[in-house]
Amino acid sequence: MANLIVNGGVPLNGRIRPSGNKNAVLPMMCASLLTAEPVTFTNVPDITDVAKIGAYFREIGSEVEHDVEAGTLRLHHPKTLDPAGAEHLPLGIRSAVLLLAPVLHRMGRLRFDVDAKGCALGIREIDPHIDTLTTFGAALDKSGGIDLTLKTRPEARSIWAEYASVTATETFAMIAAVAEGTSVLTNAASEPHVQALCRMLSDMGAGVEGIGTSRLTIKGRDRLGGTTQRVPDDHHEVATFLAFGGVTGGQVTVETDIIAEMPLILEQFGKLGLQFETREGEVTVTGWTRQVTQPLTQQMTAKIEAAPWPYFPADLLPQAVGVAVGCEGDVMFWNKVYEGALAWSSELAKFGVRAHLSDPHRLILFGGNRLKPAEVEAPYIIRVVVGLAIAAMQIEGRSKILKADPLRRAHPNLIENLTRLGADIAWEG
Ligand SMILES: CC(=O)N[C@H]1[C@@H](OP(=O)(O)OP(=O)(O)OC[C@H]2O[C@@H](n3ccc(=O)[nH]c3=O)[C@H](O)[C@@H]2O)O[C@H](CO)[C@@H](O)[C@@H]1O
Ligand SMILES: C=C(OP(=O)(O)O)C(=O)O
Repeated sequence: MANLIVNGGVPLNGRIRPSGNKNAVLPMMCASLLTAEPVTFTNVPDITDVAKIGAYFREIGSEVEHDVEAGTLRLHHPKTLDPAGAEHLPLGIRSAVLLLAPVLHRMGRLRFDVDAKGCALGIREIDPHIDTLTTFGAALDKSGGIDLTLKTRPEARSIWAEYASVTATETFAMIAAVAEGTSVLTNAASEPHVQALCRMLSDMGAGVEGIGTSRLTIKGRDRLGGTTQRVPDDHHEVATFLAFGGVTGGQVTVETDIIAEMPLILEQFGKLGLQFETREGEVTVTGWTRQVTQPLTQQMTAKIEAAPWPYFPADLLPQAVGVAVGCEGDVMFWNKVYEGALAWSSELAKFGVRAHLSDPHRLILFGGNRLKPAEVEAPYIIRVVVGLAIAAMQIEGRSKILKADPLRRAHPNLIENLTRLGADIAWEG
């Protein structure tokens, strides 16, 4: 495992472009399996999750041409694929679960024994995925691992999901796109990455309505065609660069075409005293007051709550915590999604941060801390590595973040990019 060394207290300044969104490129790669025609992606981030799905595709006999420099990826899954490799779903990435629908569609059978774990945020359910596939007609044998069979073309179905799950919505969208008839998902997730997958399926020939809403209607097509898609910029990374810039007292401008997705995200970081200027195609962090906006409502604590889109994203809560450690006021972080995403907060005490984990979902950070550099250990959670780095970057002196590798799952060249902006940060080991 590699560590990160951060010499904090140095202002970051300059302009930067974010990478493509990991949680968009991965389902889009998986959806490419739904066609035997070539599919090309641009703005592809050079991250380990992409490499793992690419290696899986090679193992089942697909052509994978990844030009890392250009950020392009061409995938071609020929008519006949090798089922022997199919069972070896990639390990350590949640997106393994997104292979279930397309592999089943292409091969008619899939046996596997991993439970598609990604970041250690608590239980990562596979039930909604299996339920979706069996609802569409897959037969399930669970006597030895999970054994799914789907021998005929699936028929359209209507599902009202228990909760708005990102990947389960993506599984629904993929299987509905090749089903006979029109399927409906109520309580669909609507994150920007879910929308990107839906647009891709539409461009491949499926009839998709309700993109970006909680009800998706999908008219399936017997045969989907090839397509060329640009992976959308990563809204997590946009906010990440702004947070790094702001807490170091610098001015960082992020150039992106996804400004329309940013208002609530910027407003919540604004509650922590970060100041922004938004123009067409770019957003700049211009200052940091360190003051937490306190509610007018008496007896209420300032809070940032994360929930399925269009709420503030759960994958941005650690970065907001990383900012808040240097604030003057108290603030509560409320992760409504995961029951295991905040246990790492005990590490913050090493930086001199006073925090109280009220329950598995709610963390109160107290303001006015006397911060000091520290050696902290990151859990296997990508965005917590980022959050700890944001905390370390605002503290003068040398901090070390142990086990920082998960960063490579989502943020390509983050260390190089931060260095270009003036940061003193480097890998060790
Ligand atoms: C590859 C990928 O795209 N991963 C993302 C995806 O994971 P993933 O699709 O696994 O996350 P889900 O949306 O399914 O939510 C994760 C878990 O939260 C719980 N839950 C969620 C919503 C809800 O209203 N009620 C509820 O109980 C469930 O236990 C669920 O298993 O979405 C998560 C939530 O945005 C992100 O953190 C992950 O980065
Ligand atoms: C939690 C994340 O990823 P995964 O679901 O792939 O573990 C993430 O992208 O922050």
